[in-house]
Amino acid sequence: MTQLTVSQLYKQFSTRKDVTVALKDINMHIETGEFVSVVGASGSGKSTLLRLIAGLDQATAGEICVDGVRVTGPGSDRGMVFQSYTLYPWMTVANNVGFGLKLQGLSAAQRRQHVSYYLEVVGLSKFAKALPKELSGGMKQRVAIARALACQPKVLLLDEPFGALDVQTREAMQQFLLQLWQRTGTTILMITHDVGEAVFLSQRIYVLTTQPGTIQGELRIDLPRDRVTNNSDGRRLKIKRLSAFQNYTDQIIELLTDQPEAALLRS
Ligand SMILES: Nc1ncnc2c1ncn2[C@@H]1O[C@H](COP(=O)(O)OP(=O)(O)OP(=O)(O)O)[C@@H](O)[C@H]1O
Repeated sequence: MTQLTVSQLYKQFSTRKDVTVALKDINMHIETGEFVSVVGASGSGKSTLLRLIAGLDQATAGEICVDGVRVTGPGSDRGMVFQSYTLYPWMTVANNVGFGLKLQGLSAAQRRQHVSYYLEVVGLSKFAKALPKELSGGMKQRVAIARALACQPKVLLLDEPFGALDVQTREAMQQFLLQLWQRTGTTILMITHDVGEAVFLSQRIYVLTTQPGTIQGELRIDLPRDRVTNNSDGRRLKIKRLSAFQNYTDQIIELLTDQPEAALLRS
């Protein structure tokens, strides 16, 4: 079943001096339970697209629907995680995760139940009473993901969620997100400039061109679900070292080659 549709989306920004067409002719669909990424160079309109889907900004033309209902503003059917940490520094981890639930009007007992479940899902039950400053960057992003999931959104929107993390933590968080998606079955739309990250995590990838951001291509990623496999001599091999993985990243880089930033995208 299609959960999210984006139809003929067009967005321009007008300033006193000029007009920037950030997005043009964007048509997308995401099925229930699917993990889809949007990849593009800097300035291709990735953040703009996600902000429109989140309802944080209005499109100039076109339509976005979640389960057939037109998006007109923010809503609890869409959970959002940003690149930079957006936790409330004065609130404990548990209160951060439960914040949206309070707004939804859940009782204290219901909130406690949801919070403890989602802290367990992200592996941070022991840190319920900690303050964000006591956590590492990766842990903070896990709290942000738990907070978004706790409201049980239909679609989880991730805006470069690991962009601020060092390489090792980023890899660990990719593994974590993959397992979380497999466990919860949440529909996920992620934007990233990291082609390898998109191939590793996604079932399908949309590639955006730069200025205006248009869809240059769409690629279905058919790699083993557990993202590890056996090579010919029987050793377990991380999916990122498979030739099929490399072929997918090469195809995406090729779709991006007309753009000057393309060389920077290979990771
Ligand atoms: N509020 C705004 N006012 C004017 N122009 C904007 C605004 N927001 C975005 N733009 C322009 O729209 C285009 C797309 O920007 P956007 O931030 O969506 O790209 P992006 O792909 O997310 O880039 P990055 O990867 O660098 O974050 C850029 O040319 C940008 O300058």
